[in-house]
Amino acid sequence: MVTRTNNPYKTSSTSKGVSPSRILNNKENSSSTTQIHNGRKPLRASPKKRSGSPNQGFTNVKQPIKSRGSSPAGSSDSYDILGYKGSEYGSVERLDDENNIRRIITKSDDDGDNINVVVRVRPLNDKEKRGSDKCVIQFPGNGQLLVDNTGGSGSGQKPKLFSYNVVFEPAAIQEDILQFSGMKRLIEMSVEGYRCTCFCYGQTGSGKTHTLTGPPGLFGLRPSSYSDEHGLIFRSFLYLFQLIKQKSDVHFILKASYLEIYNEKVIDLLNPGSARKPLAVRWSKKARGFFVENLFTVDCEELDDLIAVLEEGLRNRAVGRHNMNDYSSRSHTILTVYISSEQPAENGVFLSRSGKINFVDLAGSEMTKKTQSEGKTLEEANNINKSLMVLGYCISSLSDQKRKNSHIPYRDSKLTKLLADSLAGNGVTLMIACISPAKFNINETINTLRYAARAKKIRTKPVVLMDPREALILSLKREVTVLQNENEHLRSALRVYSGVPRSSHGDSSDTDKRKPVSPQHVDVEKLGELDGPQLIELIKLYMGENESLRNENVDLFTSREMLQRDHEVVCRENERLLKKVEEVNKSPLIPARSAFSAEVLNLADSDSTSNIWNSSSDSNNEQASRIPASIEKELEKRQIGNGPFLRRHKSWDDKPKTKIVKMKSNKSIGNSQSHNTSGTGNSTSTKRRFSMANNKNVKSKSLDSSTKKSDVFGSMISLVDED
Ligand SMILES: Nc1ncnc2c1ncn2[C@@H]1O[C@H](COP(=O)(O)OP(=O)(O)OP(=O)(O)O)[C@@H](O)[C@H]1O
Repeated sequence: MVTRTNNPYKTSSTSKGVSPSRILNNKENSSSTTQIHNGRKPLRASPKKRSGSPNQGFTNVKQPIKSRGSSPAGSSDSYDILGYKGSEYGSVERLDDENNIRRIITKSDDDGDNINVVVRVRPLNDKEKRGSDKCVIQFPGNGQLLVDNTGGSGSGQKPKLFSYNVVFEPAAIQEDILQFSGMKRLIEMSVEGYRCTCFCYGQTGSGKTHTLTGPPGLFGLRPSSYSDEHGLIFRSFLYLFQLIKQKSDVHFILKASYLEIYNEKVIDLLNPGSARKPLAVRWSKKARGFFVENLFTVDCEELDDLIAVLEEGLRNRAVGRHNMNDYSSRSHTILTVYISSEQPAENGVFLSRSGKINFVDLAGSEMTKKTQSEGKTLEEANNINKSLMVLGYCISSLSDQKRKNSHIPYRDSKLTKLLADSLAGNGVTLMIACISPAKFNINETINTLRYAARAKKIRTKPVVLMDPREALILSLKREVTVLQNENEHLRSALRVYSGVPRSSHGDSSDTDKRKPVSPQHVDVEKLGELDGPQLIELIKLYMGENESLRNENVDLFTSREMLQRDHEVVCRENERLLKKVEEVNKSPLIPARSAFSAEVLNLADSDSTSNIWNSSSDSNNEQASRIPASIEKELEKRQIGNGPFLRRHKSWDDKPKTKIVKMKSNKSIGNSQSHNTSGTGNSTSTKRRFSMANNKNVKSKSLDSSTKKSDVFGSMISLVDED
């Protein structure tokens, strides 16, 4: 039994609708970029504050929004209190009032650039409950779903396990979908210039429209009040304006369009006309994508304008009634928000971006036996199923690595033509697969989950839409600045190396002469007014400047390298000389204190001196044991332990390398390390070792007080001679 239903949204008469004055005829709108400062006042997130407005988060919001009740616009924080746990991109649990953790969302790892697929399971509806239908879905966690299709024990079948980015369990509320589906990121990306799409997919009555816009009649009954039931589109609009408000330095221009594909005909929902004349879908060579010719786009300066677009579209879309849904969408709808922005960048250049976000509410697949469709509704169902089949085929081709580069049949339906970019192009896509938990719908549920699993494998290549000329100018300017700075740095480094002050540097004028001349400054405001050849000329000038800066850069680097090399050679030579000086200073033959050596040489007995310093083989212990007072004095002066009274300790003989030396007094004495018992008696080495003992004050042990100086000295000499 099939009956047609009035569109519940049509009951609204209070909506302000779409102001004709703000409707623009868009011939080839889609992805073309916006000109810089095209004369029209851009939408700017200007701080138009209204005192006492509950919409503190949205200064651009008109007064009527105030009547929407407790809008989240003014209290985004309120969503954090009760009790979302984790990040906005994927918390897995929510706390209830008693702080018990109720799991309503589970999440698995992100798949990078793949289509983000989330699943929402609606609760059993009244009819299903009345019919004692069973829930066949289980939620093991980690973004997984278990579908019990065993039909009871003994069937031999195993429950099917599916895995997605996020799974929303029946208890999930509308705000959860915004917070945890990745929708917020999608909106942020659209503001950054990406083309984003969120589409809901699933069998009839599975909750697609509920997820995107809310339950039937929401706008019709309470046109201007905020409700917990508001769907993802409404919430996304709020979030979008929140973002725009935060980016106060960026000029935004928002536009919106709303269309439906009804029986393979594209109808403009913002201007359907009484005849509902269909619009043509054409291929744009420029944008390299399909577009709807003559689709109306509406300027949306304020949040209310976007909401008005939503309400207008909902009023005009085709809704019907069948056995499974009293308010069944009989068409696919696409609401698009075009977000153009102009952001001041470096060097006075404006960066313009053109992002967009599509909200696609697909009509649900139907098993006509179950929906008992007939007549017009049957025709609708056939068209819906056909286009969904093409969509499914495109999805499975794209998800198959072997087939994805082969022909994808986008052209087989209007829906796939218009979604082509979202599915495989440079866009970012979120798919919300909606399913029923009821056993009655198990086959459709498994089908939906299979499609969703395939869609998850599709990879897209998101790119930001920027005016290529502006991007080129900007990157050239950036490079010029970097090169200029680098060259300036190199010039001053060269001046430092050559030791010539900046002002008096002979080459500076030469270097400055080589400095390339920058192109004449172009007023950024007028950049948009320049025609193609002028822009090309400007780009050429920048490229020329860039090139000469590069050349200069290379020259400067070469000079710097040469100077650095010279510098290194000088440093090495310097080091070598210093080392030499050090060695010379250390040598006992040329003592650091020449006075000492002269004194010693003058005062000491020449033989003994020669014995001590020069002779090892001719050494005479007796002679050596007589220490001249003058030498003793001098040795004392040099803190060589009341003179160089080294003697070989008993331990020395036992452990020749244990360099323990006793001194007569407690004064420090030369390091016994200098005594090498295994030495060959080479006089030079002996001198060197003694010199070290002389010059170093290192660890030592006090000499036996009973040891006589002469003995010590004699021993020392004998030690040295033995070496
Ligand atoms: N998560 C949910 N919580 C409560 N009610 C829901 C939920 N999802 C769907 N419903 C209700 O189930 C009914 C059918 O939902 P809806 O119209 O959104 O399905 P649909 O998938 O859009 O169907 P169709 O493809 O026929 O348009 C509606 O009354 C809706 O309010």
